[in-house]
Amino acid sequence: MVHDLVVRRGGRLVLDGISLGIGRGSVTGLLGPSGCGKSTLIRAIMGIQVVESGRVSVLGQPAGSPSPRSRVGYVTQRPALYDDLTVRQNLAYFARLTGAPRDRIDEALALVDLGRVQDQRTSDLSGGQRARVSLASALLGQPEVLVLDEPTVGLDPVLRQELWHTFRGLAEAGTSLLVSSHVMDEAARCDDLLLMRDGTLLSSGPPDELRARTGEQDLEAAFLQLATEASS
Ligand SMILES: Nc1ncnc2c1ncn2[C@@H]1O[C@H](COP(=O)(O)OP(=O)(O)OP(=O)(O)O)[C@@H](O)[C@H]1O
Repeated sequence: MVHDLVVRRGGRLVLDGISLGIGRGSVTGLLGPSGCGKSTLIRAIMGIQVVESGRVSVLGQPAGSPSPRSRVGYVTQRPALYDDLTVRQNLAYFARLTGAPRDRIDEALALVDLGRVQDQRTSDLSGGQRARVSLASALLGQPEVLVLDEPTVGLDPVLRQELWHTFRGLAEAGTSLLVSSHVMDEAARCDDLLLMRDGTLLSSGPPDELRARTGEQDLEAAFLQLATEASS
């Protein structure tokens, strides 16, 4: 839950009074052009961003509190993996760091469908496989909330589709996902959409609600219409 959040970075207003909520067991897409403040909002939700004013809580606790932290998984834009270790060794390392039981490694590998490459060195993986190793490391702790900052950036359409399939499976199993993207064609895959522009939220709600509100079937056209209305 985010209430009236204001963030300034380098003296610039980057988030200008954002309020939103995220549904449980669903995929919420955070969409907007590059530089609109998506990563900053995600950092605030993870409790690692200095905020000027407003409130952010996750699972009923203030963002960044120790207790929800283990229940919240976070995948940043740059996967932090050890290239000289195998996939399994990377996950074993993160399991040790986070105190996750070792048998959880097999479950996480299965969830992201990487069992077959578990003994390959991470340096030899494709971009999509690397993204999924990073996702698997966030799944080790069986998080209730999973926050992913542009997980599909730089991936080809087939890999993107596979990753979205994984997200859907996780949501169906009860995880709440917040997924940021600047690619509007990913919007239709979400249960709820948060559309951002210049540090403000243009709209929030299911894709169909956005279509009905704007009279546009195409979500990119709907976004453009809202952006035009907001600046006029
Ligand atoms: N450390 C910083 N100091 C000052 N300004 C910053 C800093 N980091 C980001 N910004 C500015 O804050 C704004 C929002 O950045 P943010 O990274 O949140 O956007 P974004 O929507 O996630 O972009 P992208 O899709 O490119 O990752 C941008 O205008 C950026 O220039």
